[in-house]
Formats: sequence, C-alpha cells, structure tokens
Amino acid sequence: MALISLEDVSKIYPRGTRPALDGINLDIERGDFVFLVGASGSGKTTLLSLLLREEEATSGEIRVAGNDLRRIPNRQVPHYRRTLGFVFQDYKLLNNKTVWENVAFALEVIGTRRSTIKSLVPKVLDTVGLTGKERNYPHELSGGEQQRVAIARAYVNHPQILLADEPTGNLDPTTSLGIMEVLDAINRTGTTIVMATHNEEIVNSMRKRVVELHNGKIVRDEANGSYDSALYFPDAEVEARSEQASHILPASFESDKSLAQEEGPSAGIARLANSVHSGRTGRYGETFAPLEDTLTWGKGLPLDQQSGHTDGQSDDHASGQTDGKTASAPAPASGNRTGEPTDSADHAGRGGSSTGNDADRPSSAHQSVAENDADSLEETQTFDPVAVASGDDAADDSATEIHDSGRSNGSGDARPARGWAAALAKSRDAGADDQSARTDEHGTDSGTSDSDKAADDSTPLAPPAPPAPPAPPAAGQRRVGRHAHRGQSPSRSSSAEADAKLDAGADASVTATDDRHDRHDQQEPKHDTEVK
Ligand SMILES: Nc1ncnc2c1ncn2[C@@H]1O[C@H](COP(=O)(O)OP(=O)(O)OP(=O)(O)O)[C@@H](O)[C@H]1O
Repeated sequence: MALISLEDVSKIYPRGTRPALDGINLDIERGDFVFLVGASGSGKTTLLSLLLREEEATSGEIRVAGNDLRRIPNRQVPHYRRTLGFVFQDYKLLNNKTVWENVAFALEVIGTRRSTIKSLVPKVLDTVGLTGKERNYPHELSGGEQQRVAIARAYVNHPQILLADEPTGNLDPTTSLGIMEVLDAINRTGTTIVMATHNEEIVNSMRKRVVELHNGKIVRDEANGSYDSALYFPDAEVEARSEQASHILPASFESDKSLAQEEGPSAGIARLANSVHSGRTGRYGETFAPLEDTLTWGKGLPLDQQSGHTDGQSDDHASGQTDGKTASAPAPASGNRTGEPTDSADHAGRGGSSTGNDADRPSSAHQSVAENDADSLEETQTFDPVAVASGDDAADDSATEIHDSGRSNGSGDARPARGWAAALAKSRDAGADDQSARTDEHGTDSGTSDSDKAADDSTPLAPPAPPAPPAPPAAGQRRVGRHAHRGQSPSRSSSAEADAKLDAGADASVTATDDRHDRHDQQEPKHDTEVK
C-alpha cells in the first residue's frame, strides 16, 4: 500500500468559485521525492493542506501512513501532524528562540527526553550545515539559514514524510541549491518528500517525479519529470490536457518509472549546481521574479499551533512580534532552558562554521546525512510520535506497517538505523512515559514542565552575544521577490487570537485558511495585472 494515497479527492472551499481540487487520484510510495507543480491557484497548497489535515477533503479518501484522515478526530490532529515534517516558504521560526531552541522545541512537544534532545539537536544542525549558529536568533540569520533551521526542525524527529510548500520561494538560486541539497540528502535517508514549487530550474535539474496540477486536476504525473513554466500561461493545449488527463496518466507514469533507476542519487543536485553556476534561471525566474510578491506566502500552521502546544513562544505571537528583522532584541538567555550545545566548538570544526552565504551551501550536508543514512533507520521505523503521544490504534497500525515494510531510499534498499535516529528511538519508551504525563485529556501537551527542565538541564547557559545587525546580501547575490519580507509571518500565525484557537484544536486551521484565502483573493488580481 502506498504511503500516501488520495482516491477521488475533491476540495471545495466554502467561498470557492470552483473546486480547488477536483477528483484527485494519487499514490506516493515510501521514499518518493515528488514535485507538485502548476500555476498559481492550481491547487498545490490545498493538496499539501489536506495531507497535513489543515483542511479536510470535501469528498474522497486520503490515507497517510495508514491513517484514514477522515477518521482522525480533531483532538488527534496535532498528534497526527507530529508524524510529518513540514517546511514553509516563510520558515515560521519562533523569533524569540535561538536556532538551538527552535529545533529543540520540536522535540520537547513530543515529549523527548532532554538528554536525547541535547544529543539530537547538534546532529541535525550539523546535517543542515548550521553548526556554529546555535545561539543565533532567526533575525540574525540569512534567509537560507532560516530555512535550514526550519528543515532541521521538521526533520529532527526523523519523520517518514516531509511536506514542503515552496521552500525555496524566498531564496536566490545559489541558496536554493543549498536547500535542495539538504532535502535531497534527507530524501536519501528514506524520508518521502512532497514539495510544491514554481522553480523550473530545480525541477528540471533534479528530475524527480513531477505531478502537475491545473485547475485542481492532475494533468501530468511523470517520473524523472521536467517542468516547462510556459504552462504558467494557460492555453488551449493545457485545457485539453486537463480533459485528457485521466486517459494519459497511467501510461505516462509507468513508462517513465524505469528511468528513475538509471541515475545515481546525486545526479540531480549536480545538474542543479551546474545550472545555478551557469547563471540560468529558467523562464519562470526571468518572467516571475519581479512578481514574487503576488504569489503564495508560506502557508500552514506554525509549529506551536500544529503541536497543539503553547509555552513561552506564545508571548511572541501575542505581542505581535512577527518579524524577526524588525523585532526588538531578543531577551537574554536567562530564560533559555532548552539546552545548550556544549560541543559547538567541536562541531564547528567538523561541520564548518556557517557564516554569510557560505552557510547556505554546506558541503557537509550531504556527507552528514549520508553518514546518518549509513547508520541506518530501522530503529526509527518504530518511532511514531502519534503512538507515543496518544497510543491510538491508527497510529499503532501505522507504526507496525512502517516497521514491517521497512523504509526505502527510493532505490529499494531499506536500511537499519543507528546513530541519532537510534538515539531518538531509544528515547521512545521514556518519552512515552513523559508524554503520557504531559498529555491532557484534550489530547494536547502541556509540554515539559519547569521542574522537569530544571532537573534535567544541568548545564547552565551563558547569555548569548547581543544580536548583530542583519547582514546585507552578499555582492552578486540576487535576493528575489519576497526575500525582503524574510521573517515576516502572516498575521494569522502571529496573533493572540491564533494562540487562543490552539485551545480550540482544529478550529484554528479553519480561520487560518480563511485568512489565507483572503490573501489569495488580494493577490490574484495583482498577479493578473502584472503579467499583462
Ligand atoms: N481558504 C480558501 N477559501 C476559498 N478558496 C481558496 C482557499 N484557499 C485556496 N483557495 C482557492 O483554491 C484554489 C487553489 O489554491 P491553492 O492555494 O491550493 O493554489 P496553489 O497552486 O498553491 O497556488 P500558489 O502557487 O499561488 O500557491 C485557488 O483558486 C484559490 O483561490
């Protein structure tokens, strides 16, 4: 059975004028790397939102890792989401937490032991090339570095699925290459990646599976696919393909599958690097770079909302302090109890200190993930945050299925797990104990208690250095589009109202989505106008 399966799925928003998704049939296997492409408004984000259970399908069946999403009660949604990692265009970092704390928080909310957190965080930061940046706050990082933190946070509990909505949308080509290196490396550990993107250059270089949407329908599903952004200009041919989609899809996809086996795992990254270094940006880049503002913001719930958990970070939202670039200086680390990288100097030596734009392309990213990959994943297969958090049957089924079938790197070779994945798995039992104590009757976490933290965190923390002013973009780097908005979050993720909605569970996502639609409505006319 496919890891992700959608059967005749449609989504009609309450105020939508047409279905955002219309009769979608899609199977995604364990270890796949899938690009979702298509024009603005074609349904990419909606599809990801359904997988995240931020939205519910109007009709049809969606199964993710054995979970029938129709059957997940609202109070279990936060737990379900913990089985996924997700990365958004605008990073959604907690601006009043350091790099270390942002990543550690993702583990805290699933009840991971603090000793395990201290072990895992440096490893995942090394993986994404951020060793040396542990004490920096988001506003002290470049856009690429912020996205690396977001990826580290999404990946630190080694989810079997990572969803990414235009993760390079705010980044220049060189920085995007670094992000794709990290995502490619993560995919090679067996994590299934579904990534929405407009970036023709990335899609054409990586040659992964490409699922193209048009007006809410899948018009193309191609292994080793490419992407021609000319299709951003809907024409009669695309309309015709939309109509014919149901006839051509099976043959097209099957015939391309054999090609997938012919290339080594890093060929796509090598091609992307060549392309970036040659300065080609593709038709999308040339045509749409000035219009980036009109396209999608990163969407979805911030970590605190998706976890159904609030703690100190809610102060950030409540105060409306959403823009790391404009935020006042972060508080001294006296309140920093999340843990501290006592071995940062050691890591800096190995992973390379991440300074400036070099940090956006860590040469260590591949290597370190590959090492973890080689360290194997079997123990992680049994780790299911849903099961840990709630012990519900669906999650148990999921965990069993994962364990039984093993995880593949997409080439068919499932590998057993050690290293940091193993450390995480070993924390499961203790973590489950902790978690059960922290999970209230509503299925939400109360988080690590102060006394727990005090007892476990034996390493006192030195205050971080005062925040440095944001570094200007390096010469020669093209900061396109909404990079200028870096660190800004849509109001829905930053409001006290949103925090209040956490307590109301899935209700938060409903209003959040409405807000998003409002933005969409505001953006679309501008887009149309400017294209002309
Ligand atoms: N909350 C909502 N309410 C009503 N309609 C919505 C809502 N969210 C999205 N839509 C509509 O659903 C359709 C698909 O939107 P979606 O955001 O999924 O497209 P997309 O392919 O991700 O676009 P983009 O590339 O601009 O992010 C669009 O017509 C959009 O206007």
